[in-house]
This record gives sequence, C-alpha cells and structure tokens, in this order.
Amino acid sequence: MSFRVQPAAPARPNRCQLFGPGSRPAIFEKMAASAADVINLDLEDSVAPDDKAQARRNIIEASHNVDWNTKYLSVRINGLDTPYWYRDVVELLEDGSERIDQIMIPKVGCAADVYAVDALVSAIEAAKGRKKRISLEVIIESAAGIAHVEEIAASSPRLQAMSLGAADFAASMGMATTGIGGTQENYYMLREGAKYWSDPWHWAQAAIVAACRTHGILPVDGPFGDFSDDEGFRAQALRSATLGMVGKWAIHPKQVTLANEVFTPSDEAVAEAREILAAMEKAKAEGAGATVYKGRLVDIASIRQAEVIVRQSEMIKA
Ligand SMILES: CC(=O)SCCNC(=O)CCNC(=O)[C@H](O)C(C)(C)COP(=O)(O)OP(=O)(O)OC[C@H]1O[C@@H](n2cnc3c(N)ncnc32)[C@H](O)[C@@H]1OP(=O)(O)O
Ligand SMILES: O=CC(=O)O
Ligand SMILES: [Mg+2]
Repeated sequence: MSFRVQPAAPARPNRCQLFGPGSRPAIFEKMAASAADVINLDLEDSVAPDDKAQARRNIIEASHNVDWNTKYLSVRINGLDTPYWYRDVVELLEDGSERIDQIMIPKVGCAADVYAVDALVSAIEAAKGRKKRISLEVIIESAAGIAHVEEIAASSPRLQAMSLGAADFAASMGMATTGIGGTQENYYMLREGAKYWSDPWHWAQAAIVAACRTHGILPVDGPFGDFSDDEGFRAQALRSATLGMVGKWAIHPKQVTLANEVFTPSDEAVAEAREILAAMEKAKAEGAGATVYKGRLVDIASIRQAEVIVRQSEMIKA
C-alpha cells in the first residue's frame, strides 16, 4: 500500500439505484416501496423540456409527503450546459424537505463542474440553515468525463458515488450503437470463423473503479436499457461486480431484484471468504504467511480480498 492509505467508500448499501421521471409522480410511492437501496428522481433526460418546472415541484412535494423510509434519496438535476440546473438546485434545497440526501450531476466533464454545484449547494445550505449535509453523485457519460475521471473523483468531499452512463457515453464517444449497455453485436473478435463477443464498456468501467477506489467513492454501473432481457442485465451486472462496482441502476422496477441479487455477496461466497480468513489465521499461528486452501495459494493478500466480501455482506445486513 502506498504511504497514502486508500480511503474507504461510504459504508451504505448501493446495490440498486431505481430511476423514475420527476414528471411521473404516480410512480413515486411505488419507487419508495421497492427494494432499491437508492431512489433517483429524475429532472434530466426522462423529463421533457416543457415539464421541467412541474417535475421540480412534484419532487419537492414528494420530498415532504412520500414516506421514503430508509431509501437514500437522490435527485438528478439537469446538466451544467442547460438553463435548468441552477433552478433545480435552488428550488430543491430551498423548498424541498430535509429528506433529500443527494444530488446527482449528469454529464460531468471536469472537476470544476462539481465545484460549481458544491458552491451553490453550500451557499443554500448555509442560507436556509439546512441540517443535513447534501451529498453528491456524478455520472461519467462523455469523452471529457472519462478523460478527467480521476480529477472528478477527487473533486469534492461531498462526492459519494460515480456511475457510468452508457447511453450518453456512447453518443459522446461516437460509438456506432443505439444499445444502452450490454453486448454490442458488432464488437467481436473472430477466430477460425467463430465470433467471440467482447465488452466495449470494460475499459471505462475499469477507469471509473480505479478513480473511485483511489478517492473513496462508490463505483456504480448505470442503465441497461433492454428491460425485457433479464439474462443480459444479469451478465452485465456480474461483470461490473467482478470489476469492483457496488451496484447498478434499474430503469424499470423488474431490474431491482436482479441488481440486488448480483450485488449481495452469496452465502457461498461469504462462507468461502470466512474459510480463507480462518485458514490464514491458522497459517499465521504457525508462523506462515502463505498456505493452501482447496488446492490453491492463499496468502496475506487473500485476507484483504476475503475481507472485501465479508465487509460488503455485513454492511448490507446491518
Ligand atoms: C439513459 C438514462 O438516463 S436512464 C435514467 C432516466 N430514465 C428513467 O428514469 C426512466 C425510468 N423508467 C420509466 O420511466 C418506465 O419504467 C418506462 C417508461 C421504461 C416503462 O414504464 P411503463 O410503460 O409504465 O412500464 P410497465 O407498464 O412495465 O410498468 C409496470 C409497473 O411498474 C410501474 N413502474 C414503471 N416504471 C417504474 C419505475 N421507474 N419505478 C417504479 N415503478 C415503475 C408502473 O407504474 C406499473 O405499475 P402497476 O403494475 O401498478 O400498473
Ligand atoms: O444517463 C445515463 C446514460 O446512460 O446516459
Ligand atoms: Mg445520460
């Protein structure tokens, strides 16, 4: 480990972030009753320009009237290149209840984007005497966002989470696809006439995870658009979890269970992690730093790997 010890990410479950348009208040109670850890009420791309003002009022009202129970409540504001974002922040924090936990900033391209929102949030919190400190999350969904991902991860002590937004990311990068996440038909390797599909999101996800882990931020996988394809969602989520992401968005309620399943360590995985920890305790007592578990090497690094799984499981159960 570097002399600079890696900071821990916020210790709260973030397995599934369920999205819903702020212009559709009829679904707010259903979102609150879902099994998602995080609720994202949207003012951005799922809300038509003419509905932006009403969507803000709907969300403000719901922050007072809906029982959000233990949900982490986040509101996605509009991008900093629009005329809407400052009113989103001002109205939400002047008129919205203390129940709002987080503001999500889309299409972040550099650290200064986060700084701008942080400054406005800080001023309103102080002016209104708000008690709960609002946290921030960002979406990496542009060429600039991924190019500056590390400075963005370091941008603000309010920053808790960072998601990959596959749809806008693909558009910004000029990728030849209209698919939102998952396998892309034309992204394959060819060997002896057989196609082997590769993962075009992998490099961006890995860059996000590295930036997040360096700065103690939760790395999250964004939307999977085809909500009739459960197996496709599961495969994408399993890849994300394997890379170190802690959760995934749901853009339809049927994706919530799938995300929760994938991002909750299984009983088998936790049992194996505990066995590895026990094997290493025994090795340590015998003066060894390495031993054999089920025919494979485990050593002191394995303790850290096993602890990731045990800690995640305990945090979710708490
Ligand atoms: C690329 C991005 O930026 S993604 C993030 C922004 N996008 C979003 O927020 C979109 C979120 N999702 C939605 O708006 C909707 O789920 C849609 C448009 C995809 C589909 O909506 P519908 O056609 O109503 O879906 P469907 O008929 O299958 O809904 C089934 C049930 O779930 C409810 N429902 C639909 N969406 C949601 C949701 N996001 N959260 C909670 N409940 C929902 C419906 O009201 C319906 O309830 P009912 O059985 O009591 O009648
Ligand atoms: O905002 C999300 C995306 O995929 O774009
Ligand atoms: Mg987007």
